[in-house]
Amino acid sequence: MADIIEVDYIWKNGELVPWADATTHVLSHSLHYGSGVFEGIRCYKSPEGKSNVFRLRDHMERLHRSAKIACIDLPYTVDELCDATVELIEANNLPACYIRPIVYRGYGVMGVDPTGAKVEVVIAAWPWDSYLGEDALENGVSVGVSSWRQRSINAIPPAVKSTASYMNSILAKLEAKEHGYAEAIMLNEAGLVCEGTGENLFVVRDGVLSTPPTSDGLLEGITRDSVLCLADDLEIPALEESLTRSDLYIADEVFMTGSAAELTPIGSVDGRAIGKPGPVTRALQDRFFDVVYGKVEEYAEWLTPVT
Ligand SMILES: CCC[C@H](NCc1c(COP(=O)(O)O)cnc(C)c1O)C(=O)O
Repeated sequence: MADIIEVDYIWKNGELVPWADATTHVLSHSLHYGSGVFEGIRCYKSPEGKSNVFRLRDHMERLHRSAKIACIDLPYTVDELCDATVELIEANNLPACYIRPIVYRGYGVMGVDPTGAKVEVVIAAWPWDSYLGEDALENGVSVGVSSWRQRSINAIPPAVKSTASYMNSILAKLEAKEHGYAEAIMLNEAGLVCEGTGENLFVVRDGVLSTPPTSDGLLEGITRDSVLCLADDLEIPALEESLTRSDLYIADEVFMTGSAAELTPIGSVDGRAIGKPGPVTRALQDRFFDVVYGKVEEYAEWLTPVT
């Protein structure tokens, strides 16, 4: 079932093209070998009608880091990509949307060596509500620990948000679905808790917030970083520390964070009940949405207004 709500334009290599014309050759290098990098970003419309892209610059800076690690020569600056995103949102009249920039190697070579393949740069945006289900933010979701381990940090570097990484996530996601879960949690090769298929992970125990360190092989999430800042604001003690599978089972609260998932509470792990979203999760959710809706002046720098 397609979950994409089509809009008028997509930004491709410097210009706005009609949605249906934003195509690519079937012999694009990235289609065959996963040699692309991408981002996921949200634009929020506040109840008062103000629209802002959340941490747009941070995402485009991470896109540049991913391209550097992947040896892809990204031909647009962070400023140009930010301006293109605002132009795209305004051209489509999308006050609230999910934004997907992708940089990929296109047509030109078919060997594994990508040298000579054209670099394509695309930014798409479309309306996309709750990623893990319509009442996921309110009531939480059930998750299972996957039999698939998150890729080793020496296999695909976790700092690169690459299309290739998501074969791992797809296998874990389909396995979770098969077992009746909304999402999977992946351990790393050492058996420590890493992250979801598209999210970072937090636990709360005795009022202390913990999240695994990036050295455990997870993507350095921008929402994860935001939550750590907000926890500091709210004087919630927070640690970046490795977690074991059983830490999930005995936690008072567990939630996942991501641009798509936002702050999604977890109600159970492998059938062990965690319970309803707790006070720390709720406080951070409330603060997060106050920030993205432009109600917290000290975080204005995280917001890029669109008209
Ligand atoms: C389909 C999901 C793609 C993408 N996932 C983002 C993501 C995150 C959270 O990172 P951030 O907070 O910077 O978004 C963590 N870990 C993984 C593997 C991710 O794919 C997203 O847009 O949330």
